[in-house]
Amino acid sequence: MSGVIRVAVPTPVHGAFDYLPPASGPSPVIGGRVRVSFGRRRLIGLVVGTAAKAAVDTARLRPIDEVIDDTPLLGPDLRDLLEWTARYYHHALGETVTTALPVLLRRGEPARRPAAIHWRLSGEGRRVLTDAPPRAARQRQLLEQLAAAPDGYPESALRSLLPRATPVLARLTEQGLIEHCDPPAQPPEPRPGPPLTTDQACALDTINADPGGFAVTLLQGVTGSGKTEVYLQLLQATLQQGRQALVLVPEIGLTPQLVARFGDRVGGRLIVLHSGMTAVQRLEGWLAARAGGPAIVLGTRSAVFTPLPDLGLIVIDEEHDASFKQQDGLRYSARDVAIRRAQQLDVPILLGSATPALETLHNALAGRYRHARLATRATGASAPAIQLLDVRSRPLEEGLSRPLLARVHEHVEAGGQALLFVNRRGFAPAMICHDCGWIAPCRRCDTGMTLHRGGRHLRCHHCGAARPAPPQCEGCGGETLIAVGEGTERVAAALRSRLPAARIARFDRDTTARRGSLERMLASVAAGTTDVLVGTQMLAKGHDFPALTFVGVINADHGLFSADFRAFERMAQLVTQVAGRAGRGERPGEVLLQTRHPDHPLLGTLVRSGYDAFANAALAERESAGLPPYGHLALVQAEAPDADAPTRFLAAAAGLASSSAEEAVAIWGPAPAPLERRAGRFRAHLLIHAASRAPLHRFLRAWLPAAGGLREARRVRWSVDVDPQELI
Ligand SMILES: Nc1ncnc2c1ncn2[C@@H]1O[C@H](COP(=O)(O)OP(=O)(O)OP(=O)(O)O)[C@@H](O)[C@H]1O
Ligand SMILES: [Zn+2]
Repeated sequence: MSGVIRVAVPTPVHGAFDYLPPASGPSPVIGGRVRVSFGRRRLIGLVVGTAAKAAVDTARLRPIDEVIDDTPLLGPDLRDLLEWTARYYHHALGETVTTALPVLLRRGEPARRPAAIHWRLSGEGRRVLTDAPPRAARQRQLLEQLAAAPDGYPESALRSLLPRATPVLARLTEQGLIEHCDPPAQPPEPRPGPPLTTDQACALDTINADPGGFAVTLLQGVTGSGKTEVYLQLLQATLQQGRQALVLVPEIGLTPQLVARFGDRVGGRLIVLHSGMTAVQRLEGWLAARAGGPAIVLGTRSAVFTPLPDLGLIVIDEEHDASFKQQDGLRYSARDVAIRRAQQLDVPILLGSATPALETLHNALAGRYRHARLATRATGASAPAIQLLDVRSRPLEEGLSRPLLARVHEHVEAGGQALLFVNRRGFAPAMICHDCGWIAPCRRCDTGMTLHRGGRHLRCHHCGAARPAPPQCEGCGGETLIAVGEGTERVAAALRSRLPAARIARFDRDTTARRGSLERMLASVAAGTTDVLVGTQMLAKGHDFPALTFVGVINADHGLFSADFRAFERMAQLVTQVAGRAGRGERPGEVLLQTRHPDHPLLGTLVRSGYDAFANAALAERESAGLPPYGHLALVQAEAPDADAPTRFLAAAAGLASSSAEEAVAIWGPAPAPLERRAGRFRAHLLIHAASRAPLHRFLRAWLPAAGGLREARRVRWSVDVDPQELI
């Protein structure tokens, strides 16, 4: 390679940088990593191209220090995608590339795949499994998995199915029950699924209409309608064609149950990628995907950037989920990047949800996406209706009304399970002085602190600050401090004292922080040894518990009056999803939603007429306000320890904009962020609005560099968020 080499270097500065070929050693390849000097630092960058001539004087260029990859790490399609992503989100290319790479590759580790190891049962293993299977559940599970694949099973797939498999493999090897073997000529046969329902078969036809090329299909199916089954059939077909599929699911949705369900149906072809895996496992999965051949990659947000040379299908499950949007650094939407990727490669993409995002629904209604529907539950169970329970005039005990408590009791007595959804973890959202109204504040944020540990401890959910709850009011010295509102901890405690015989489990970030604890708790629900589940939104997604017959929503009113125009949409999705956990088995479900605003019109529409009717009404509101999907936004945020610096910067930036030629673009703000001070830094923002995307992007391209060059920019940390999902 001669001439000038263009390298994407991980720095906030946009564009690629010019280097000379290395003085000695192998030549760099496009798409491979190199080590370069950048200012005084040495960084790892990716070669993105060559040029005959440098943008600056060649005498000032430095040579590449070292070539890391002698073959391209990223192919042209992925490089294109990353360049598109950097352009669309107005983010530096080098940082975009870094976001897309597994952490070990970012650090310069070699991109070599360890030799693929395969396992099978030994003769002794087969005997033990029939005669005296081990009592340890994980050992037995592993043996059974191998029994189903007599020709051998790849270790990588075993690890996907069984997190932390190392000690189990070691133990079984020690006992002589399993052994290494050569890779099988054919990977294990996928297991067939149940025959599809008419609705499912119909949806499959819609998706498969002129198969092969790019098309976006929205699969809108009520909760429990069997969307996953439709994905599985498509995935099996993709494997049969010898191709790869990418399946993205929400962070919290990638449960062991889901992995097992997929693993069971796609044989040894499953590659799982999520943030809970070790860096080594992630790299192995990434490299296995890059090697091509039939495979299913099941992952969370960042898996959208996995190299997939034989990609034939993309599936986004729960496409409305907020976790697909990254909220810091490269603020990308994995769903939107996936759609772009499908278009670029001319392959179909399926977006599944019971509660599609308004943007997605709008595209489907406008005919830009195909629209397949599953109107009924696959098992024939009926979807439960949501009943509103007006709690304005009712006494509440720790947030629970008597009728709600009574229903929980009756359902559990009848052998069912109950789920109570609480939107806040901890004991209570606030500690307030009865005498003067003082609210225990976070000292670093403009917000109150949440009570934890039965009310003895305060924690800030925005910055993580913690301290013991004070014995007296810090305002007036009063001694009557009360816990206001309810969190998961308080509701669980109240239930324990009211229903002492019931087995109650609390699901929130605090109780599931330890590795494997969520797994264990979900397994206990599946086994029927938990009667009542109390938890946050982590309970709303994907779980399929046939014995669960009652869902109670303790309080969803916070979504009705938020400063964020998406708050109601999110609340509607959450309520519909959590309600959808009820009555999935033989017995019908019941859902009660406590509210102080039973007359709220959109809430009424949601509850009486369902998500579609709600979405239509909400879309009409968005249209009249020119908000997404009828308008497009970019959010510029600035923050600094100095209270005035963010607003000063944004005002100066807005000043630059007013002289811009782009008339289709409006600037809203600057305004202090709704939570102005967070972790000791003051925050302000500016919204850029345009009726269509093209002028918005044209404007940003010209304006952002100018804003970055302002003197005021040096005093703040600032960022841009294209298609922002959160305005708080
Ligand atoms: N064709 C079918 N025949 C029989 N049972 C089915 C069929 N399809 C799905 N099921 C069962 O129906 C239940 C719900 O299916 P699945 O989990 O695929 O629904 P879903 O639409 O993905 O649900 P949700 O969006 O609520 O998470 C599961 O127990 C599944 O095994
Ligand atoms: Zn704080």
